[in-house]
Amino acid sequence: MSKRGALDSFFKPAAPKKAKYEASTEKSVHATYPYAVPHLPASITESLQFSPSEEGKVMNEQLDLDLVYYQPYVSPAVSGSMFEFLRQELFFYRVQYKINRGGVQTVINTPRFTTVFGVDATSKFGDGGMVLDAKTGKKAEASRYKCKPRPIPQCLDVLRRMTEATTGEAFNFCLVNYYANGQDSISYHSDDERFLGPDPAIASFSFGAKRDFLMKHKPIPPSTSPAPQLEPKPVKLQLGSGDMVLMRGKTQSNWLHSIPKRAGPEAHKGRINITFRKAMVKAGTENYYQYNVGTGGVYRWDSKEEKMAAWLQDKIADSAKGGEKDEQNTGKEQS
Ligand SMILES: O=C(O)CCC(=O)C(=O)O
Ligand SMILES: [Fe+2]
Repeated sequence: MSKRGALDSFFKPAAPKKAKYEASTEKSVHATYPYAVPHLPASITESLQFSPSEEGKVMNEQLDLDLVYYQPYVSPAVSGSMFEFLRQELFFYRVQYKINRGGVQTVINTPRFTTVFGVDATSKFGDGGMVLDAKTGKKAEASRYKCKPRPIPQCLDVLRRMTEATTGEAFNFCLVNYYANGQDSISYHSDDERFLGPDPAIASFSFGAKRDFLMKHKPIPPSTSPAPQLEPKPVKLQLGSGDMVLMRGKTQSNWLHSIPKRAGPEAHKGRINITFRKAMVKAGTENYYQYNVGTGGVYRWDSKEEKMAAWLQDKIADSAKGGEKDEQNTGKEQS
């Protein structure tokens, strides 16, 4: 190579290193999926068997905090391919909903892409993906849900089963967030909904860009006696690709968590978050589909444009039918 060539290639930004994966020909299909989702590539499934890659570190020193932090759970050898695979193959939504603040209606734009799979403990999926009553095993009555529950596709179910084995917890829901860049976020909230039951365990995975995960104790009323010995201090975890945080015990009822907007070197990169949870009752199913699927269009990763793009198949199908109006979302503000 000439001197010039060497310099050119030195200054030319290197093509982004793409973790490659060998697409599987088998797919998860269901009437509620906009398109079939390939099974997890065999190479990824094999490497995942060595997880957790590090032992979890228990963080329970602070008042009401009970975390297990796996840094990482999925090794760097496979977390990159896992990220590329999930971003490419899953369908996402950009959910809008209305809230009523002091009599004033406001439209909330969820500041990230979301999708969700699963059904609460009162139901289960039969072999053909039909919703069955969990107790009787008979087909659930059509009126049971306003939403249409979606079975967890094989590619996420592999991770769910591993997480159950590691944690000793059971999970029936999988929520996925895609933060396209540092402008996407989730504001301070706790996942303390009644439909999760008391002291829920939630396993939270990160793939892709590193992002700060901030935690702070909920305000402690001044009247609390005796006053806590140690004022709980905010926690900041810099979640990297493959990391997993298990939140359990009194964490959700007493702490808030967030992924704030961020500038900086990783700000142009995407991040996928996957949480596994267990919803006990129907209200959980309705809530999760309302706020993570909603009624808007489907988005899918466009690998040429390197961004999420409206997936048009459904629009074409709709216009063939003469077009359908979107129903408007209503509901409580999601954290
Ligand atoms: O992206 C994350 O790490 C957190 C997501 C989260 O808190 C949630 O979906 O409830
Ligand atoms: Fe959360």
